[in-house]
Amino acid sequence: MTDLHTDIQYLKGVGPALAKKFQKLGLTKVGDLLYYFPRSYVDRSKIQRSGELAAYAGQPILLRGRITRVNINQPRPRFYVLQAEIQDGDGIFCAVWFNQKFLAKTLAEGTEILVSGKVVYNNYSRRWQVETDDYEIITPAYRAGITPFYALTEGLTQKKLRQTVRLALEYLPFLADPLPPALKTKYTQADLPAAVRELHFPVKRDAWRQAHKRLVFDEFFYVELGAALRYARSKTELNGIRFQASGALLETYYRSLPYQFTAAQKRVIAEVLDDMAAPKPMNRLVQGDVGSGKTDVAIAALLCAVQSGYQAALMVPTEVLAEQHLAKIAARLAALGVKVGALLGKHTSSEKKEIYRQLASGECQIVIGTQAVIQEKVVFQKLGFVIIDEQHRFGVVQRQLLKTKSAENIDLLVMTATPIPRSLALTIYGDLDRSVIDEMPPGRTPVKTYHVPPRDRRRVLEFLRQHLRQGEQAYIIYPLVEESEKIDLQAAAESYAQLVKIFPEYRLGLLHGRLKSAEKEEIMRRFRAQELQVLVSTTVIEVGVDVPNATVMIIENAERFGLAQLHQLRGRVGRGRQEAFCFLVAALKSADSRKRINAMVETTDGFKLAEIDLQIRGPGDFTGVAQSGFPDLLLADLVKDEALLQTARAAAFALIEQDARLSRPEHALLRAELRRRSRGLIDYILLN
Ligand SMILES: Nc1ncnc2c1ncn2[C@@H]1O[C@H](COP(=O)(O)OP(=O)(O)OP(=O)(O)O)[C@@H](O)[C@H]1O
Repeated sequence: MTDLHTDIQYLKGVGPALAKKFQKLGLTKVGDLLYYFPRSYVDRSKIQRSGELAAYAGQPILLRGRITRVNINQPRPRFYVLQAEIQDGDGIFCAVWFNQKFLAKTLAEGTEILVSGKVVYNNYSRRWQVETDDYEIITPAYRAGITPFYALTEGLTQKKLRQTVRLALEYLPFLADPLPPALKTKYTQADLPAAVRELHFPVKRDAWRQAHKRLVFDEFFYVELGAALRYARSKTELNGIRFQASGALLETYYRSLPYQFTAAQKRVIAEVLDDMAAPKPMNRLVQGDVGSGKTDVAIAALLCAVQSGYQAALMVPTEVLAEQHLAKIAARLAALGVKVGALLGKHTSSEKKEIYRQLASGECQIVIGTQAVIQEKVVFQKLGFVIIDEQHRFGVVQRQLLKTKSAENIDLLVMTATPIPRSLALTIYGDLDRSVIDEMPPGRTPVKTYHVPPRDRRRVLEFLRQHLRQGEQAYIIYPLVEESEKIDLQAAAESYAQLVKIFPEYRLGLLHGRLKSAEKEEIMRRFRAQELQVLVSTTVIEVGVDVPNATVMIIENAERFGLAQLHQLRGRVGRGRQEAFCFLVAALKSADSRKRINAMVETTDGFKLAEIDLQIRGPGDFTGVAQSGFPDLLLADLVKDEALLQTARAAAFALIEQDARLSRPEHALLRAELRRRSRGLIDYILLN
């Protein structure tokens, strides 16, 4: 075979042994190599001089010179250091290679060489030296230019990778551009094979920019094409359940509420119920900042399903959340005569069996639980509606699994309190309709947030005392980091003991993940009932706790938390009409932690914080999502490339509007490329 499916091992200089190393990087075919883009570049036309070494301390440097001497040391067993003395215009410097004894043959005296690496100080020789990460012997064929650097695995060098990529590039004529010509002229100026070549071995800055843009467009385009296909299918091809959007149950519920819905709640409930009443399956995402009142939207939708004669499930990612939802929702539904069951890890197998029985018979109308809800054993009598909460931890795969639980095409509502920046939402939830609860219940004043250096902690505790005196309650949070859980737990317990001494006139509770469920529930119950005034806790209360009388939150070691988590935590206060306060006790050692804490002090807007978070951290969690079946985004940057994402999305949706299943012959290549990139996950639509 002489095409892109050619096995890498047949490329010159590779062979089966090296092919295994490539495999470790996920590269088996020539085509894979073409798309294995460099993670950085070095401009080799910019060569430094050895006289500047000290100025580059700790940084990368590129030097060129002639080797004058080579020797090998073995400071400890099985560890070799190869040192080369190299002369350039400024004098002689030393370059070192670790554990590459075999290079001695190549690095002969008199050879002219280019070395790149990091400048470090050698305590023995008391000189600055270069720890090399790459080198190139200057031969007559040598051309200065921009050199790519790839992510490597053990046993593969930059040199070998570059060489092999160069060989793969000879196959570029086989790389047909799947983009239909009309789209190509409309959205990109770069030709695909040329763009791929330019990205590996850039020649001109402008050309590289165009090439990069083209390939980022492609990454987004295929993600959105998959989303558009799923979306189109649910809209046009599937028959859904027609739920009754009004009825006695809903009416009773609305009347029982002690408050009026906000305009946003009204609008979102209407959007959800409209979808449910429509003859197509609902696929909707409801986003709402912490405390915006999502529970009422969930309950209205659940009741709509029940009053239409269907069962419904509420799925959450963790046990703690499941219990909190249960506490929040079960009582309100029970009051309306609806039977709610729970599937939790703490339940005994006989308790679980009983729930299974009630779900199979239809006795139990709503079930709340973790992923256990979609286990094979669970059989529903008539499942019609599912809510997935905090869905970003569920993948497309789980969503598909869910759909096998019913003979009918069930309606799906995804809810999240994690404000997802728009660009990320478009990518992860590209196939969902979107509703946003963009208004808080009335009377809330934004939580006043302060950064507190650890030495000022005492003053905060005095402030807390004043508020406790007024009958208000408080949370004190200690972060628990998994790796050091034991130490953290101890620290929390010790601080708790101290706090008990500081506040002898009040009752405090200590809540942490090691407690049994029943113990946790009891502590939460007492806090809710105001039997406890202060809840000292590790992060288990992160999501969902709702005690409006709690007005003060103190977060210890706040620099350890991510922004999303801090925002979630802060959302536990300021849920009532009283003014609320959040103190972030933190020593700001790194620039990132400073940015995070400043952002928290400056705004309470979850969406703004999410954008900032994305800028600071990059879409870190996104990799988790990628594993659950989305095509990878290797080059694209969700922050910088947002505009391009919008363009790609529009292009993809427009295309699917004309050819709902990519079945036209002129889209055959596109279809094949989409299947390749989504690793079979779209096949259920494309092949049926
Ligand atoms: N329209 C409203 N008017 C007044 N209070 C409301 C309104 N809607 C909800 N609430 C109250 O606001 C608080 C927060 O609501 P809810 O728990 O539904 O928020 P949420 O969006 O689920 O928040 P979280 O994501 O933090 O769990 C609750 O105490 C709830 O009773």
